[in-house]
Order: sequence, then structure tokens, then C-alpha cells
Amino acid sequence: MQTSGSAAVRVRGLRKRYGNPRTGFKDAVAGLDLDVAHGEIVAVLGPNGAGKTTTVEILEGFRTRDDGDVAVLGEDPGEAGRAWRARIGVVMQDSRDLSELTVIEKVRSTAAAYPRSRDPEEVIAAVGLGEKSKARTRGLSGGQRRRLDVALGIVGRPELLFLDEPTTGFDPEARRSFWDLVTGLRDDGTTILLTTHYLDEAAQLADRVLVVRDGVVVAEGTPESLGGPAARTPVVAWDDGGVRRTERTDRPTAAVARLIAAAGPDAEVPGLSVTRPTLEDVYLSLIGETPAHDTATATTHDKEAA
Ligand SMILES: Nc1ncnc2c1ncn2[C@@H]1O[C@H](COP(=O)(O)OP(=O)(O)OP(=O)(O)O)[C@@H](O)[C@H]1O
Repeated sequence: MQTSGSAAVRVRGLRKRYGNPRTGFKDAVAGLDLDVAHGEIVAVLGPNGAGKTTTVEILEGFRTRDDGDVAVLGEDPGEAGRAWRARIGVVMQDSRDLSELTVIEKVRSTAAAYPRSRDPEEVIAAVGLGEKSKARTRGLSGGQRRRLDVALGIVGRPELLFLDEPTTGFDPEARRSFWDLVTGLRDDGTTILLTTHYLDEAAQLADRVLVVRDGVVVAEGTPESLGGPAARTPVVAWDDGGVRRTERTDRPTAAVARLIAAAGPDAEVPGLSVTRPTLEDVYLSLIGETPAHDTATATTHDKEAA
């Protein structure tokens, strides 16, 4: 079944417009390109309303598109049938309908719909719901429901798994064990397309990160390289007579040595810090928000001005 050699997901020029002549139209997705290789974990980041869910739901075959070429496991999701659907797993943003069924009943009934499903008990244990196996699904907490969503998404042993903000509502411990679970799925050969608002989640899991803004991809790269080397230049900061000064330099040691020499022997440089922009800082600057440490900066000057 594996379409080795071709990409698991290939999207070119995807467009989706919402609205009507009375209320006006809005391009939610405005010419988006996206590739996911087999076995890769790709995280799609972007602010609220950027078009992430619209894109993912088009790839899942749940929404129509207005334009563009889309191939998911070699097929057009708008036309693919049941055999294709059995090869993908979906964890959508909104929890599914909950009922009088217990967790194990729900996972078993979903597993029965797939030809190569995983063992339901093992999946329930893997998402940390072992103790809730016999509990009714409608009595679960928000975080437990989300774990059930994840269990239902992976029990069919999908080749390609879509995770739309999968850890919303998880406590930090549950998030960490979820990361282990996703890493294990990748090690099993599962391809994963993930949307998330958690930058640490993207940094932890993704081989590649895409930043979407206003319906297009504005940057992509590994979590370490996103934004290019210039975006990761360290920042030396210090207080200078009540004014916060900063210097972006790839030679922070030299900058600190200069400050120490200027302060004189045994003197402290007030408020001295050296920070390297994190993935979150780079992301915020890509989407047009100012990273946290820059907002605390009254004055910025470069090497020449220092
Ligand atoms: N069914 C719909 N009808 C009309 N407009 C919609 C519909 N779904 C989404 N939109 C609009 O399209 C844009 C993109 O929405 P989308 O849900 O794809 O963004 P997102 O990046 O997933 O956001 P979030 O991070 O909040 O989930 C938004 O302006 C949204 O209001």
C-alpha cells in the first residue's frame, strides 16, 4: 500500500474561500503549498484564524477546496474512498460525540472498522486511560476526552495521522507522555501532520515546522533552523543608567568582555543577560508579534553602535 518514493502529502496552490455576496468573502487558505514525506512529523504553526484547520480538514477529505492540487497518500481526498480512509487517522479539534458507551467499547467499535487495527487495550493504556477503560465516555474530563480522541485516531494503525491541536487541555505530565506516544508512532513508521499552538510541542516532536499566516506558508524549516541563522543571533542585554540596552551579536562573549572592561575591575554590569532566541521568539517575529524579551527593551543598538 505504501506509495514509497512519492510524498505522503503534496499540496500545491491550495485555496479555500468562505462567505457569500451579502457578508463578503474571505480567503481562509490563499495559495498554500505543503509537502510531508513518508515517516516525517511536520508541525503546522500559526495564529488563530491562519487557516490551519481548514487546510487539515481539506486534506482529511472533510472540506471541499476552491482550487489547488492535493494528493494524500497518492489520492485526491475529495474523491478517495473507504480503502483510502482506512489508511489515515484523524484527531480533530472538536471532540467526537460521546455516549453511554464505555471507553473500551468505543475504542473496540472503532477498531472493528479497520483491517489492521491495533489492540484496543494497548491503545487505551498508551494514551493513559487504562484506569478509565470501563468508564462511560460522557463522564470523562476534558483532558481524558482528548486522550480518547487520540486513542480513536490511532487504533486503526493509520499510515498517516492528522493531529489537530491534540494536547489542548492536557496537564504537563499527560503532554509529556503523549509526546512519547507520538515519537513511538513515528518510530513505527507513521507519518504525522500536527497542528499546535504549543511551541515546545513543535520543538519536541517535529522534524519540520511550517508557519502559516493569512492562509499561506510564511516560513518553514527544522525547529532549530526556522527563520534562518540571523533569527537565532544571541542578544546581550544590560542596564545603562536606567535604560535597557541590547546588542544582537554572534560573538556574545566578546560583547560581555567589553562591558566588563568598561565597568572596571570587580564592578557588576547591571542587569546583564545573554539569551538566544527560542523557537517561540522566532515564531512570534514571523507572525508579526514582538518576542517577549524585545518588548522589555527600551533601546536596541547594533554592534557598530556599541
Ligand atoms: N465554516 C466556516 N465558515 C466561514 N468561515 C470559516 C469557516 N471555517 C473557518 N472560517 C474562517 O476561516 C479562517 C481560517 O480558519 P481556520 O479554522 O482554518 O484557522 P486556524 O488556523 O485553524 O485557527 P485556530 O488556531 O483558531 O484553530 C478564519 O477567519 C475563520 O473564521
